Amino acid sequence: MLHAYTGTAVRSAERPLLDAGKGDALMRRAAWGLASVVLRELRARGPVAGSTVAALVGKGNNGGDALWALSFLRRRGADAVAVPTGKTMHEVGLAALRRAGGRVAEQVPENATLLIDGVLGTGARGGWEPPLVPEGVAVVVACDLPSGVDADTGHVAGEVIPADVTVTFGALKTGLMVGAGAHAAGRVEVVDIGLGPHLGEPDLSSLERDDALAVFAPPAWDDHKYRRGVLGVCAGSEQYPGASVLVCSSAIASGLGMVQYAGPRRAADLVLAAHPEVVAGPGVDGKAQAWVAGPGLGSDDDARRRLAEVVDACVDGGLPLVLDASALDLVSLEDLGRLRSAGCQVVLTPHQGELLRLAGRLVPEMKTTFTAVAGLDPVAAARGMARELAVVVLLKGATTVCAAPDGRTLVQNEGGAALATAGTGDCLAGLVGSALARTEHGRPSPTVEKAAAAAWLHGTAGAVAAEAGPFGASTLPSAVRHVLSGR
Ligand SMILES: NC(=O)C1=CN([C@@H]2O[C@H](COP(=O)(O)OP(=O)(O)OC[C@H]3O[C@@H](n4cnc5c(N)ncnc54)[C@H](O)[C@@H]3O)[C@@H](O)[C@H]2O)[C@@H](O)CC1
Repeated sequence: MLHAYTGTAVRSAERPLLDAGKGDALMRRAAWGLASVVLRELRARGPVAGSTVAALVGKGNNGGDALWALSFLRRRGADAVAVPTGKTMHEVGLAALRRAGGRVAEQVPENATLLIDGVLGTGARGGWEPPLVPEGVAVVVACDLPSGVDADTGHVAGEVIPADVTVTFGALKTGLMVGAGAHAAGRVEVVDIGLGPHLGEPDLSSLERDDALAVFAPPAWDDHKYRRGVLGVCAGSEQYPGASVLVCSSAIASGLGMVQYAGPRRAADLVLAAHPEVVAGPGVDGKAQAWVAGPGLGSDDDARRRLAEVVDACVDGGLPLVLDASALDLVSLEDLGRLRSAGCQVVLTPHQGELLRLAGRLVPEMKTTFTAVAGLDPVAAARGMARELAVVVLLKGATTVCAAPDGRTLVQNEGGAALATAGTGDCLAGLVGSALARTEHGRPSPTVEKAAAAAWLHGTAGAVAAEAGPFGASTLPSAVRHVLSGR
């Protein structure tokens, strides 16, 4: 599991060390970490001696890191060129560069093969206008974070030079894990500068492969179908029958004991044609150990009645429930209260638009706050909604944010924009349901971690599917099987 801290938290952690007069030592350590990554990138492309490395240098400590790194690179034979973006540069860093024989230029030299972005770090306020990067630059390495990325949120206010690698200091930053910041950062490498004892609790985390696969573990040797998990699916309608197939297919592909489908004839027939192993019927009676409700349900009286039946079944049995799509527009505060009182694990899976509609209906006094933060800070939006409704919220988007009512948050970035196609959300709902329905054999995972594991599996399957070209949602279940077969 990866853990990230806000830029603000990292700056606070630095404070005692700076007060103790260790600022220069910290900077040199950070800069040496940066230079080491640059050396590796250069060596992968040819000899270091004779190569040209340029750095865009801002006036703060981020520029200071870049200047020190250039001085180390110069001593290994590279032509090291500082390009200031303001009127001043970090004095000690500049002196180090000059002592090493580096130089200062007004523009990035045309023959530079590698560019260090050392303009803005955790002290950035708002955006900037990057210069044109010469075409010969083969690699961009960001110092601490790509300039212009908000280290606390991942929001990019203006422009950014997309990095191939970001070398970040002290700890992984939240801004490198979320949205545009994560996209601009490229591969992220963390350089330890000794902040560990001062860091405290992480702001958020991200599941890695093994964490997610532990949730979707293969069956134990003596499992039977009821012990592996039975998922109830209340999805699809006469108008939108296909959603039922997508939810069931992805759940089956993730390896469950049984899928039970509750819905109208037409949708049930489609489900059975695709998966004769599904137990289908009009109502919710059965052995389901968790339910997914919502995809393709519609908004008519029948949809309301069907959702009410599922909520009742979950309340009666204390069963976990995933509410997705149409169910997000139908569920009431009273439903959520009953589910909470019955001890049900509840996961809501909105995208941004659904989250704002949910806020408008269920927490109208917070609508303005949610509208303000939804686009800029999806972590704050998901956390706010999880806290207000006391349920786990999985907010879909370029970064999937899973937040628990106590603020614990996981973010996943595995998928790409290829997943932005109709029906993939239905597949995700099936995977979240599967994660909740499964019997746990080892350490029990918190609900928010199960939701994040489903997001990991969904995103990774999306990446696998995209390798073969553009795809539709019905391709995802086979990619889910492929991902799980590789464990
Ligand atoms: N303080 C230390 O000892 C350490 C600092 N570190 C580095 O220091 C960075 C933080 O340094 P600073 O606090 O100096 O902050 P930055 O270097 O991120 O930027 C601050 C400077 O940029 C200006 N600025 C802010 N926003 C701007 C904008 N939108 N356009 C133009 N100029 C803008 C500010 O007025 C200030 O002069 C970290 O990101 C990291 O790279 C690391 O070396 C670790 C140790």
